[in-house]
Amino acid sequence: MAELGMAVPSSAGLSIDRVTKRFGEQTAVDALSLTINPGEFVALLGPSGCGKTTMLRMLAGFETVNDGTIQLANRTLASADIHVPPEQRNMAMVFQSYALWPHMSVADNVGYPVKLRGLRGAAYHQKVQQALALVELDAYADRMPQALSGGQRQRVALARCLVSDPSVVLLDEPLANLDRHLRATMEHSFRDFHQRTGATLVYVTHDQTEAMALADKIAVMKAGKLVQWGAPETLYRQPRTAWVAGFIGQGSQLKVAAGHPGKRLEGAALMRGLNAITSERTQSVLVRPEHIQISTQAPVAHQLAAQVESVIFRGERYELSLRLPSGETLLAYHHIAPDLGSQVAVDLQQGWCLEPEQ
Ligand SMILES: Nc1ncnc2c1ncn2[C@@H]1O[C@H](COP(=O)(O)OP(=O)(O)OP(=O)(O)O)[C@@H](O)[C@H]1O
Repeated sequence: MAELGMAVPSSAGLSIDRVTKRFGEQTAVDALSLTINPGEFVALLGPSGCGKTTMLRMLAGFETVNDGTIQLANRTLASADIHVPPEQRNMAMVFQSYALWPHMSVADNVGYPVKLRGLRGAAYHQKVQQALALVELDAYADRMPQALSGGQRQRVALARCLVSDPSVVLLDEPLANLDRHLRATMEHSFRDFHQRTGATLVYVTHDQTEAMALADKIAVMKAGKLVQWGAPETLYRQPRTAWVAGFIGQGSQLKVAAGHPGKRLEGAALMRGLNAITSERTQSVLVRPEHIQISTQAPVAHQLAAQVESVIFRGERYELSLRLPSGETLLAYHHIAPDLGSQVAVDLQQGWCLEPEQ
């Protein structure tokens, strides 16, 4: 950023304190609290209808708040009595649809927000050129939006939001309209964009792999409520409930007679706990596929026997669905494809004990 001579946006932290939004009888966002540090890349993640977009729109100022407060670097932007309008929040929003003006060139699209503020001449052109350089589109300044790919259009939208040096950039499912290959490329662009600008980014998505790949921290939402808030690794390794475990990454949930919620269960205790009688197996444990070892030999004393129910080729490995003696299914990876219906020996190396759902 500095070598491009553009002012580093003074990224600011956001404090969301028990924010609630109701639409008639329905509570779209329910007493949600989050503290977002300056320069952090945060994803709001959850299934359709959980309130992510509503939360983002309240941050932007497109929706009012019924209860709670939103603060940007100690300035109150929204509460039950205060509503700072969007244009006074020093935030920029990037939409799923890019929202570029079709009759304006790339450079004119990017420069529009600063032209509105009265910037003209050399200073204007320099600002536009720098914003385009940040998203590596300097060579496309004179093109019309129709002559760009979806990924390039999204980068124009990013440059346009950057040009006004926002403290916070809000992104609403910005990759939803792109194909899988382009999404992967754009994930790199977003990470790069974040590193170069140091802006605070709040990114809405329902795609957990996208959130995991991009964000420093993820807020997992369900029915308007925050269910877990943490780094991607923490959510993956230590999901709080069965619902979060099912939403983030792959894995199997088994009932065991061992362990305590919020604690790791080591292999030996996990295997003993699985062998207990059904009525004693009350603790739900998440077992990730990378913590399962499969052998096509006959099981020895401490191992479980499982039947191979399905085998899917995933390129670098096979994904197996195994049926355990308890009737539960187990997702495992293996480097060769065992025969369907054959028996394999299973070793579980560790599990994570989940809290009961509230
Ligand atoms: N303007 C509105 N009027 C009435 N209800 C609304 C309004 N906006 C959102 N809602 C409702 O609030 C809930 C949350 O919607 P929101 O768009 O925030 O969810 P989302 O998590 O972003 O979903 P998606 O991923 O499908 O966009 C939904 O049940 C939705 O129908």
